[in-house]
Amino acid sequence: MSSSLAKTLAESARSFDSTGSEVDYEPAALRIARPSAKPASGVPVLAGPARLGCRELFKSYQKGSVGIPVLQGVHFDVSDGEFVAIIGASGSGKSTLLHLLGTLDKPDAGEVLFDGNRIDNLPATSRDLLRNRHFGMIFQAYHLLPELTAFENVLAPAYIYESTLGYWAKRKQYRQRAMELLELVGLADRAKHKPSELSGGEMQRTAIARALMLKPEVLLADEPTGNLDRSTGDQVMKTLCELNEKQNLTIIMVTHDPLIAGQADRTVQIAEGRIVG
Ligand SMILES: Nc1ncnc2c1ncn2[C@@H]1O[C@H](COP(=O)(O)OP(=O)(O)OP(=O)(O)O)[C@@H](O)[C@H]1O
Repeated sequence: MSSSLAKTLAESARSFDSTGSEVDYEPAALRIARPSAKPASGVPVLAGPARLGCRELFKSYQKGSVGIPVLQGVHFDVSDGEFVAIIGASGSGKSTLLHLLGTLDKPDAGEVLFDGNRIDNLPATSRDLLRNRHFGMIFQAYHLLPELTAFENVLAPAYIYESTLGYWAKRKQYRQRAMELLELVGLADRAKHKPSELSGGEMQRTAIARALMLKPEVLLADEPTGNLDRSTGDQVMKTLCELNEKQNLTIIMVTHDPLIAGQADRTVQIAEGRIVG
């Protein structure tokens, strides 16, 4: 078991005291060591140990008494530092697969593995902590909090992650990181804007910055350019490609757009519940 995952799981066991109250622990932002940068050659890392993957994944949804099979034995791996696009027709199960990989939902059968360790069957608290520590997520509809500014939205995972005391103890570092992330996505001058005062591309870039707040190792992106026009979508893709290339961020992105998918290292196509190419 990798040491960082072992640490997360050990902490999930002791992050609640015997009364069930949450106990403060050191923030992920200060603990997760970044993997080394991708080689300058820019050659995609297609081989090497799997970071995130799944084995014979099955998932159906129940509609009344009828089961709708969506995933029917999906099996694939994503390497450290790889940028993979999942493509397929509408309704083929792309988002379902992403949610299972991100432990937002559970498969009916099969396994999801992170650094070789099974994660789909962890208790809910451990899955929450795992996502908080290791995964960042972005969605087509951004899911920003409308009453908060861009800066506060980026900071929000730190509030959620920390106890009040813990947050205040590290407030300065968190605020500095939130500002650095807004600079990274080119939005330093929009820090005080609320989502209603941002364009679609700016909202998505804010959501990317928020997803990076606690230094995830894997970014799961569900149609990140789906609501954007081509040129704004290109800006968002540029940001994702730079994060992948310069910071070795592993990215798994769902898209129905072949042009967007073409910017990833590798494309995985899903049809009729299976990987077909
Ligand atoms: N909660 C649910 N209950 C019942 N059926 C669902 C549920 N979520 C998804 N489905 C069905 O599962 C199938 C796969 O959905 P999913 O969202 O994974 O597809 P997708 O490939 O991401 O589609 P799109 O590209 O249109 O977003 C669809 O037929 C959808 O109607």
